[in-house]
Amino acid sequence: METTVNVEDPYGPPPPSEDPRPLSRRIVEATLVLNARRRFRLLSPTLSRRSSLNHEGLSRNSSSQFGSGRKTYIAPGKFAYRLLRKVRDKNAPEVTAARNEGFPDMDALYLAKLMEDKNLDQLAFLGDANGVCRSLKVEKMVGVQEDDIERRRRAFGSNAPERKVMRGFWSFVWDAMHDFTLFILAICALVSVILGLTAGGSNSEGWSDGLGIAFSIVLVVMVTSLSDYKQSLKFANLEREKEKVFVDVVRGGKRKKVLSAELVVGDIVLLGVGDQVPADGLLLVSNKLVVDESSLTGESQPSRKDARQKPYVFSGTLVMEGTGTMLVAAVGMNTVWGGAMSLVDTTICEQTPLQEELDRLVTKIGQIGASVAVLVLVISVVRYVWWKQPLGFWQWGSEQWLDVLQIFAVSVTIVVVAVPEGLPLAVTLTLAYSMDRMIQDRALVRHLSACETMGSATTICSDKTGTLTSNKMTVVDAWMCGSSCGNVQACVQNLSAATKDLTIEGIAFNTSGDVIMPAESDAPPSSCTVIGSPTEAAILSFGLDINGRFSELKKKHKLLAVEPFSSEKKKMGAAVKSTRGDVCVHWKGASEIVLQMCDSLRMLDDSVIRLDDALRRQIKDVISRMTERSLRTIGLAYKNIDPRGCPWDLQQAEDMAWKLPQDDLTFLGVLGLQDPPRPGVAKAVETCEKAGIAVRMVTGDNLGTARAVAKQCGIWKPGDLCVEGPVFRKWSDDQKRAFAGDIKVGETHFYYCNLF
Ligand SMILES: Nc1ncnc2c1ncn2[C@@H]1O[C@H](COP(=O)(O)OP(=O)(O)OP(=O)(O)O)[C@@H](O)[C@H]1O
Ligand SMILES: [Ca+2]
Repeated sequence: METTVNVEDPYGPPPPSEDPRPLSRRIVEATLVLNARRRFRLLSPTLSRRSSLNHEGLSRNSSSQFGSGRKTYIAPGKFAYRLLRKVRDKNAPEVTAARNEGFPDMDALYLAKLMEDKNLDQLAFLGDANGVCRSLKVEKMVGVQEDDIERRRRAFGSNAPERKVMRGFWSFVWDAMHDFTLFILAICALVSVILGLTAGGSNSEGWSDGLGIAFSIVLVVMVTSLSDYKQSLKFANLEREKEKVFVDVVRGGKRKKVLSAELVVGDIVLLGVGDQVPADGLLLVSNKLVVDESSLTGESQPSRKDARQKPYVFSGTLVMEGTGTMLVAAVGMNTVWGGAMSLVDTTICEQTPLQEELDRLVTKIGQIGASVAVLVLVISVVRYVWWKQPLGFWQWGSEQWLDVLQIFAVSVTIVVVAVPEGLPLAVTLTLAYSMDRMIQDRALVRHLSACETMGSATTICSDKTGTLTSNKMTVVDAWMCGSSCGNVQACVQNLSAATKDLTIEGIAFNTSGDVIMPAESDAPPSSCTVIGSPTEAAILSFGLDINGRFSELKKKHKLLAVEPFSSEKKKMGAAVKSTRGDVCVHWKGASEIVLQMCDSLRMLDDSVIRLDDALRRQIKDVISRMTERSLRTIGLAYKNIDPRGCPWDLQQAEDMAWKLPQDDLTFLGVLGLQDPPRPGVAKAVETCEKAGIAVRMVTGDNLGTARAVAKQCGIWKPGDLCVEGPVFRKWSDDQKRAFAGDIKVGETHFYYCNLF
């Protein structure tokens, strides 16, 4: 299974196409195009912000001090120069703040610069990440003490995202008025009112036309700005919700979850697959850590990190593989990401196909109308002056001028009639209406145009866990040592003490989660807190249920090496050394994959028998019986190895690039994890299908499990196609095109293609 999309793959995303129109043409169109302002809002640096950066002093309240200092830092040229000066300036507010709080060797600017430069010599000079730990007065294993957090926030700034100033209603009105169509209409309205009043006298025809147009303009502006304003209020709330991301940290010697906004410099953060790095930092420990930095650098290849050679990790990047422990060195606006974000306006506003089409149409009609009007004006005036009017131009009185005004009025009428003034109104009203309907359905839409874009969707590809299912897993079935048991407790009673110990050892060490034990040693397992992904949490709870005294075990045994979980390999492993000195390698993962790695099976009486074809088939049957009940199946296996040649500890394993043995394992058993579908999913799927939208499931889970869940959700019906990635990739291009539309369940990594 490939995680990165192959560029040469014909099913990969199409390369960005060059705009074929010549530049001059594009410029003309750009100037003519309606809503020109909106068009050019695409991620352009906001000038007002830039200038405010220029003027912003560095001596305001403490949190914004760092913000503004950092902004000047990441900006090119002049700003960078200013920062360099400030870094050396011992009286810069950042330096003073840190010194006052008892950090004489470190300050926010210095750390930000260290992170930005990724300079290894500089880091070596500081004594590596451990040296930085010392300067930041934090112990690697203990982390920051709870009562020390405020001080650090005062010294180095806060990780809370900068609150955007809420825009007022009138700024939305102002925005809504920047519309070329409305501009033309406004001129037309003005001219017709003036002409109506002067030329028409008591005749109300002229100015009533003008008033009508003016009324429609006011209506359009009000509807657009009101709904935009209402949305912005709702979105401000939503943003606040979105900021509630929890990260695993070690504080006061305990592992716990805190809000990413509450991180401070010096915090020890634990990173795992799928985590977004919450701040800039230095790796203290890493296990095959691979990070996707594309959001920051644009580099599409994930980058491998390690605590020695590439210890710099950055906020906003994504952990693709492996695990790591990071020391937070820069937070909030001092991070590279925070700094970059302060310089750009992230409001990306693209027009929808309908709006673009309308733009083109209105522009064309406007152009034709205007040319005809000018033509009529010129011909009529020439005709009037040359043929109809006996008097010379300089002898004209008010009567003649009024005649000319009449001619002008006719031309304006042509423009007014030609420009479809009802069009923007109709479109705006329709979109506002659908937006309101969506709000009633508790769907927030930020821009009116999104309604239309969503309305054109024909296929929804949905993730399984957490989207279609409730993301709460529990082990409800287990097959251990050749014996199937209806319920977990029964199974546990059957197991011998040695097998139980072996299983618990694997569960406790071969995990990316953790179990937090209460202080008193005889506390019941139910009072423990389990941390980790839903799969991990379910397995750890199962471990607790079979009487796992995790803390005792962790004291007696030592973790030598790990192979972190990746969605691609669908398995993870760990080598554990016991007090007796023997080393056991534990593996767990998708059951069919773990089974392939095994050549023997552990039995209830602790004997080990060879896995022949009949036995394998039997185990596969067990697995498919579980998957038919929509259970996620996790296989457990182990292998005792010779302690000679094993690494001492995790760091040595990483340095030696030691690989965990992964064949000729002994199969221990299969766990069946239940994750019930979310209530209401089946109905939602049905509604989509009725609306002509095909719903497909994309998952990394076992095909049988995926199919069973898809069936429960109403996505899969007998006869629909289910395909695994490897099978799909073997298809010819024609086959892919022909069958793609019929696939209802597929594996995660092939849906990058644009087949629908
Ligand atoms: N913590 C874990 N330890 C071992 N194996 C795991 C773990 N988590 C998942 N697996 C196995 O790896 C497979 C892929 O897991 P992953 O979490 O990547 O699935 P996914 O693609 O996100 O699926 P979904 O669509 O259900 O979210 C799972 O089917 C499971 O068998
Ligand atoms: Ca997932």
